[in-house]
Amino acid sequence: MTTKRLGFIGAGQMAKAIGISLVKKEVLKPSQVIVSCPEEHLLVPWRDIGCATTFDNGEVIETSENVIWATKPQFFARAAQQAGTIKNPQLKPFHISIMAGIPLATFTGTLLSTIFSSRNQVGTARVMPNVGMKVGAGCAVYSMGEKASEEHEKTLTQFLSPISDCYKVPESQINAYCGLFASGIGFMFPILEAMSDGAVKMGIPRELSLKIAAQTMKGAAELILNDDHIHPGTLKDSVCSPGGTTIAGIAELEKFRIRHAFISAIVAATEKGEELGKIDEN
Ligand SMILES: NC(=O)C1=CN([C@@H]2O[C@H](COP(=O)(O)OP(=O)(O)OC[C@H]3O[C@@H](n4cnc5c(N)ncnc54)[C@H](OP(=O)(O)O)[C@@H]3O)[C@@H](O)[C@H]2O)C=CC1
Ligand SMILES: O=C(O)[C@@H]1CCC=N1
Repeated sequence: MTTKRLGFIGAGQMAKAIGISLVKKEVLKPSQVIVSCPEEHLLVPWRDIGCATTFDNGEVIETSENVIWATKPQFFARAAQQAGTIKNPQLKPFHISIMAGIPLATFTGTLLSTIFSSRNQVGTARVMPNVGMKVGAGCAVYSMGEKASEEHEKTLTQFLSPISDCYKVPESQINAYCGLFASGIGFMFPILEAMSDGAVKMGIPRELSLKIAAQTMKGAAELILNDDHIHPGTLKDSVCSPGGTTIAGIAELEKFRIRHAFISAIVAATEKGEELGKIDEN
C-alpha cells in the first residue's frame, strides 16, 4: 500500500466519504492525510481520527504527493488561487478532481496557471465517485490526464478500489456516469422514503418499513449483480404472478411513467454536469 500522503482541498461530504473511509479501512494512516477548508467545524471529524487539518490550501499542496480537489465546482478557481504558487521543487504532484462537470483540460489548465506556473507538468485525473464509498460500497469512474503516469493510475486505483467498484472510462462520458451513480444514488433515497411511506400508510411502523425497504433494494441489486446476463425485465416478470399483487403495483407505477421519470432524471443530471463545467469564476 502507498506510503505517500493524500491531501484534500475541501472537507465536505464526498471528501469524508473517501478520506475517512480510507483511514478506517487502514488503507492510509491518519498521519498520511491532510485536509483544508475555510470552516473550522468541517475539520473536526478529520482531527478526531488523527488527520492533519489546515485553513491553508497551499499547505496541503506543499506537503502531499497526491491531492484530491473536493470543493464544489463553482469554488474550484478560488480555492486554487488561494493555494498560491508551489515552492517545493521536489514534489512530483498528482492532482485528482472529483468535482462534477469540470473537464480535465480546465482542471489541469487552472492548476498550471495558478499553482504550478514554474513547471509545465502535473499529473492529473478526473474521478467521479459516489457517497456509497462511505460504507465501502461506492462506484467510481476515472480518466487520466495527458501528463499522468502509470504510477499515478496505480496510486489512484489503490485509493478507489478498497471502497468502490472502479472503472476507467472516456472522459466524454463522465457527466453521464455522474447522472447514473453519483447523482443516481440520490435518486434511490426518495424511492426508499416513498416505499416506507406507503407501508406506514398501511399500518407498518416507520423504522421497520424503512429497514425492509432498504433490504428489498439491496436484494434487487444483488440479483442483478450476481448474474452478468440477467435482464431486469426478466426479474420483474419472475415476481409478477398473473392477476397478482405485483402486477397491480407495477400498473400503478406505469400510470406515473416511472421509467420515463428515471430516464429524464439521469439526462437532467448529465446536462447539469455539462453546464457546471462551463462556469468560469475567474
Ligand atoms: N456529494 C456527493 O455525493 C458527490 C460530490 N461530488 C463532487 O464533490 C465535490 C464536493 O461535494 P460535497 O462534498 O458534496 O460538497 P460539500 O459542500 O459537502 O464540501 C465542499 C467542501 O469544500 C470546501 N470549500 C469551499 N470553498 C473552499 C476553498 N476556497 N478552499 C478549500 N475548501 C473550500 C467547503 O468548505 P465550507 O463549507 O467551509 O465552504 C467544504 O468543506 C463537488 O465538486 C461535487 O460535485 C462528486 C460526486 C458525488
Ligand atoms: O449534486 C451534485 O452536484 C453532486 C455531484 C454528484 C452528486 N452530488
